[in-house]
Amino acid sequence: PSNIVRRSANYQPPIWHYDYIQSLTSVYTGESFTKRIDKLKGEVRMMFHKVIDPLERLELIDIFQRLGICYHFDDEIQRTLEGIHNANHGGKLCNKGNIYATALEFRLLRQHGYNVSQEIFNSFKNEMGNFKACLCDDIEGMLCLYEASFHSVEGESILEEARDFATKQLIEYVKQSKDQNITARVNHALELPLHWRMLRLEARWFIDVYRSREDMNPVLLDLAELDFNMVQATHQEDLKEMSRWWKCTDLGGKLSFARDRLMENFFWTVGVIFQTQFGYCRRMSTKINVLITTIDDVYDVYGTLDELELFTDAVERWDTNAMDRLPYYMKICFLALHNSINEIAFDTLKEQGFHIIPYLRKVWADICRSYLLEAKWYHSGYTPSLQEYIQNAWISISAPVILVHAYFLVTNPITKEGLDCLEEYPDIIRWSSMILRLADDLGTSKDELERGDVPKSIQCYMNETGASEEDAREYIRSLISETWKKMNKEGAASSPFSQTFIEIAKNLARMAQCMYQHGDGHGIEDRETKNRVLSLLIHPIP
Ligand SMILES: CC1(C)[C@@H]2CC[C@@]1(C)[C@@H](OP(=O)([O-])OP(=O)([O-])[O-])C2
Ligand SMILES: [Mg+2]
Ligand SMILES: [Mg+2]
Ligand SMILES: [Mg+2]
Ligand SMILES: [Mg+2]
Ligand SMILES: [Mg+2]
Repeated sequence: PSNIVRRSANYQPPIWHYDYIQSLTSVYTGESFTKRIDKLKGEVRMMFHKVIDPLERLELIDIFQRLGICYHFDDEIQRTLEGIHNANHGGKLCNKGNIYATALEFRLLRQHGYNVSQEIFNSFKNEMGNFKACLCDDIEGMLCLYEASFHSVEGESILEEARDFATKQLIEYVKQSKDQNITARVNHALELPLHWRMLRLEARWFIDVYRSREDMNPVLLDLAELDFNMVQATHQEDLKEMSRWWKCTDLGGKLSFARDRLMENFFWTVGVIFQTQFGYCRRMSTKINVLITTIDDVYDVYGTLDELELFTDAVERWDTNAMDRLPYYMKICFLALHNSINEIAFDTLKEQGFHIIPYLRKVWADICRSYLLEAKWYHSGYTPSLQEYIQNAWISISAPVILVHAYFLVTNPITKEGLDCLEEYPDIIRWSSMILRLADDLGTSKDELERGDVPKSIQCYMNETGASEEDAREYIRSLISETWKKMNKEGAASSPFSQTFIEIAKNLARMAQCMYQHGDGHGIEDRETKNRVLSLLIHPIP
């Protein structure tokens, strides 16, 4: 019927054109570079073993991590931290009285799953229970204390105080702006703590910082630069392959009301899992992301309620016979979804003998039902309470879809135990999803509401409490911080999921905070996200 009024989001066409993407090449491929990087890894490994002092070792581990090359030295790092942890068990602290060393040790041990007590910071407090004022003269120590405090779990008040104390000192330091290198590092930390940062972006940034340090080790710098460029070369091949697939579907053309963001949807996968051996996961996750982006716009922008009911029913039935009643644009969308997901299920059935379609169709039915509820709220002008909104929106933000697929894309062997844990969404997925949702609302809700969309967390909170928009945004940011404490508790130790999968869930949250750091980094392509894509995927380090 022609009297249907359809909204438009007025999305701009993609700035990354197909021919440009296909033209990308990198010299950093082939046997010669593999030989070169193996030699450099050997030299760095020997250098690491020559370092005896525990603090120096910790500092080197921290540098490996920030340079993005720690994954080459997992064994050395694990053994070193195990040794330090056991030494501490004897009760003696190897860094008594030194806030920098204590905070560094605390952060690295917590990060690697050791449950170090926050009490070790008590020795830095005065008789009134406050952190000693003299500590603020040690700016490296303040930076370290700040970064360490983001590894807290719920109820750790000493770490809360540490974060507030260190933040205050860091802000004070910037005001006096003494040393511009340190000021740059302090501002970087205040912008986003290390624990919340997207790994590849942090590596790219820190390689430049490390290069200008007077204690820079040229072998280590060479390894970091070469590794970055070789990883980039692999990512470019993944990107080009998915760009060919996306063009072949012509979904960008057929569903022109939806976001056409192949590059950004690939970029998300680089934030989620960058190591070269997980190319299949990046490629399939790109398909998942573009399908989510498109279907999200079917529900948010284009579909009428009647049509959305039909589409939701078709996904729930997961049956091509349900396509007959769908309008053409939904037929195309449904069949692209059905084909892509069944193909992933075929790969798993062939490789591992597990029939996973029941798991995959469930998460797609869940998200479409959550989309439909939001559409009904929008069309009826209903504003839910924040609680009611979030109950549905941690599903509609798509993290459960992304993460359940990622589980199958990186887990070999898949275990019965792991599958059982996927029956109900595990907490690690819930916390990652909460952060993605809250960060997304902070970044996208302004434009969404202008074009017409369901009220988002900020608006629900304002409606419920009468708070101003700024106070509501502050509250949503505090929820992100609180959710990270829950996520920090989800160590790999007590979990049926691999460390790889736990990191994927954390990286999705990190990617969300990165993407929405300066507004809608997904929808608006030509600002920070463009520069980030250029530095991570296009330009090698010279
Ligand atoms: C990858 C994503 C996080 C997922 C699909 C595109 C996104 C950037 C976001 O899109 P958005 O329209 O903001 O989601 P929602 O607010 O409509 O749920 C939801
Ligand atoms: Mg389009
Ligand atoms: Mg949307
Ligand atoms: Mg939506
Ligand atoms: Mg949004
Ligand atoms: Mg160089």
